[in-house]
Amino acid sequence: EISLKYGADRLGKRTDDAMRKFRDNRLGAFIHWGLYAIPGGEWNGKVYNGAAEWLKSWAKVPADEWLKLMDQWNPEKFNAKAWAKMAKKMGVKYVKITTKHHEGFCLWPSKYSKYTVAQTPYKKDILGELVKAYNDEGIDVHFYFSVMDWSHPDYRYDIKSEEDAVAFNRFLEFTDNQLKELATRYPTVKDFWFDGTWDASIKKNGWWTAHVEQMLKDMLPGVTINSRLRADDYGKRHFDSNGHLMGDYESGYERRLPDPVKDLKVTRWDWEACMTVPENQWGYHKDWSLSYVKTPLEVLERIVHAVAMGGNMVVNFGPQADGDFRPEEKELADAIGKWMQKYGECIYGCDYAGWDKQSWGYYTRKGKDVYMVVFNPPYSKHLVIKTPKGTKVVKAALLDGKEVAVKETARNEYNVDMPAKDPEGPFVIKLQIEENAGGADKYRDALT
Ligand SMILES: Cc1ccc([C@@H]2N[C@@H](C)[C@@H](O)[C@H]2O)cc1
Repeated sequence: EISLKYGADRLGKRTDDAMRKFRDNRLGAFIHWGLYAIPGGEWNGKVYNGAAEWLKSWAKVPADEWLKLMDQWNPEKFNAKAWAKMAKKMGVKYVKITTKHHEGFCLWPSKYSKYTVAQTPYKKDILGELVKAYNDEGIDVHFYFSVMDWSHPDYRYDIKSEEDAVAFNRFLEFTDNQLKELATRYPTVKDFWFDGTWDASIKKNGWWTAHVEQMLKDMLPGVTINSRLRADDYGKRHFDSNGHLMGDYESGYERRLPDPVKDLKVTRWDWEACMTVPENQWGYHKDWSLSYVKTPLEVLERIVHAVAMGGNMVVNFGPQADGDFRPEEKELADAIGKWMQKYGECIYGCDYAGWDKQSWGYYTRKGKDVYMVVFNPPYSKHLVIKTPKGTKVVKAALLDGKEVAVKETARNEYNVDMPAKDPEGPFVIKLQIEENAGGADKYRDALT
């Protein structure tokens, strides 16, 4: 290992209560809400099919022109309590809110910028209203924060001169001030999820990323920080030059998931994935017909897939400029919520089971309980299980207690019957197991 000043400051998963809560939450929602919701992907009569929150970039809009959108920011349908009720009904345990996206518009009245809600017709502290409303529903709040800030004259993509260095240091101080402001104004925040940290300017300032993590942890004991903030002494991001994860959880799975067979290494650390419902839209886009929109079942499978591999999943919502949600997102929240109501015990507080994945779906595990989450029922009507050496399946039952037959078919192999009544959708079977069950058995291996 090489010595690093700004590498990982801990090996292995955090085991404190705050991290346990982060992990046990498992299911979160993203809120991407900013000026970009006003044009919704269209500029000067042209609709761009790229991500709507990047419209300023696709349409090459100068910052001062883009920020004039602030004059139209007045979400008359915005109701923080209604948003919190929707999240509660969906069964999310936390919500990640874009405090400031790349555009530089702040959802809180920052005194370090003139591009904030305070300078809009709406005037009020949207972030403060949301933090209170979600917390009142028992939902944790996480802050998304983009370091890259297109509104700030001192931002630099790279440091190529002394002038760049002087300007960028001013920018880093501005950013420190905004982060301290957020931590001071909203002390119930549980996590900071940094984005916009890929440029050379930040990779050349790994020291600063380590300083930010420490600064926030000193101000808010227990707060969690994502790996995407961090760059080490050599500009290596997420994992330092010795291969150790920086921050408290890996945050590279954006719109993609680790392979359940080939990528089992991710079960060695905490990680959180985030996903869009269309192929690639985080902010509100007026035309969702431009790409494939995932069905609630496809969203659900990604949630279960993440938990089955020991990760969290954050499902994205892009509220409209008027502060209401589009029908597709309301329907999604409702559908996921209904399933979580019935089967959530296989998600919340659950983790990787350590069993070989089978084609019918995923395993999750909580202590001694192993859950089968079935997405693909087989024509054979039997769900094949292969247990680790020394592990026996004693009993299998639906969550309402109704048993399903389990038949041992070979050493560490079982057939679990599909329930007599078709569950009509993804369902859960809870297994009672016996581990380290020794003793000889009746099976002989073939001689080949
Ligand atoms: C190339 C690229 C840059 C930034 C992003 C941002 N990260 C997501 C979480 C959204 O905020 C998106 O705007 C996505 C892709």
